[in-house]
Amino acid sequence: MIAIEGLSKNFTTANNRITAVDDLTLDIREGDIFGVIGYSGAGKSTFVRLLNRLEEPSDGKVVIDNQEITALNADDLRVTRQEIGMIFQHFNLLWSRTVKDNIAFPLEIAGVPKRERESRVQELIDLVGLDGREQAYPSQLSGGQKQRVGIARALANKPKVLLCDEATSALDPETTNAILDLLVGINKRLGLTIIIITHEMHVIRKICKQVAVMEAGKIVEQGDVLDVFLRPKQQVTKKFVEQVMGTDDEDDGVDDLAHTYDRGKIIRLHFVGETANQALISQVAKTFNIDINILQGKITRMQHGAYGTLFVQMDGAPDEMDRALRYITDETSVEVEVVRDVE
Ligand SMILES: Nc1ncnc2c1ncn2[C@@H]1O[C@H](COP(=O)(O)OP(=O)(O)OP(=O)(O)O)[C@@H](O)[C@H]1O
Repeated sequence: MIAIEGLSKNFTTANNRITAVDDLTLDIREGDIFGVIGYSGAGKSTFVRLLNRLEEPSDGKVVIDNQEITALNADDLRVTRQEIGMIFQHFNLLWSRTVKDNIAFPLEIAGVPKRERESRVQELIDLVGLDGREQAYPSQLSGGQKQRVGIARALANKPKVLLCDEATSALDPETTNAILDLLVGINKRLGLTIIIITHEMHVIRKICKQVAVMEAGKIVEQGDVLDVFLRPKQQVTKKFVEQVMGTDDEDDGVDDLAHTYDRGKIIRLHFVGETANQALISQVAKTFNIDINILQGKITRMQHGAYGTLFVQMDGAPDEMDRALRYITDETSVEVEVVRDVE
């Protein structure tokens, strides 16, 4: 759906030359919610603005839905931009226009007749949950409501792609979650491809399927969100995973707990995906003649399943414990690691 090849952007200032985006190559599938995460200055905003040519690339190619964006002349670009919606951290609304007129604005530019415009605006107001606020001005809205207007406006011309540049960074956690839920709903309902730029791993965890990690203009790690959470390779990725999961140092407490047991095995269970942790523990304890004590755990829910680690102490006859471990390894998606074996 989106093919990015060798994309670069250099900025030249009075005494400096900065490569904000450095030779990026990336494919994004149709209908995905794709996250790009990085710290401030990594080049995320520049990258996303290159996709609709709000920034002109220094080099490289962007193809969206078989159309080479980077090859379009100004007139064609104006038309094609209607297929690429965008929302911003600070909403970028027109302050002198009402909610309704903000949403109608891109339709006016596209030359949509008045009657059609009005019914489309009403549809969009319903879609983003702004019923009753049509005549309000942006200054009379909460942050979450302003972003809802931003989303409705971005969707006005029925784009194929929605670009979100730190769209929830100015919002409190509760409003962030509501806006992220709205984006997931829109993705499901309209099949829209969404690209999200953020510095918050929580955002990636909650709604993305795929993630790319950016550092110094490059993508340093990329993959399925669950895989990246489970096996972060780069230091920068580990730091982002820690935002959600805490640090490994926090696992040290397990040693103290484990030492209170002088028998059995201490086991680390990695949950990746579908398996519901509670159900698995009780099922294993019922099926096999063993005891399981939960020592410590961190499980987080993601868009596509649960992810996390649970430390347990298992006790029973050695061959029964082996059978239970083999069952977990062979029959579930949970990964098993024996941390300590007290014979
Ligand atoms: N118009 C510009 N002129 C000169 N340098 C720029 C320009 N825009 C961005 N840069 C530089 O490019 C680099 C990447 O900036 P960019 O805004 O893309 O990063 P970011 O990851 O989005 O960070 P932030 O979230 O802080 O905006 C930075 O070093 C920035 O100073």
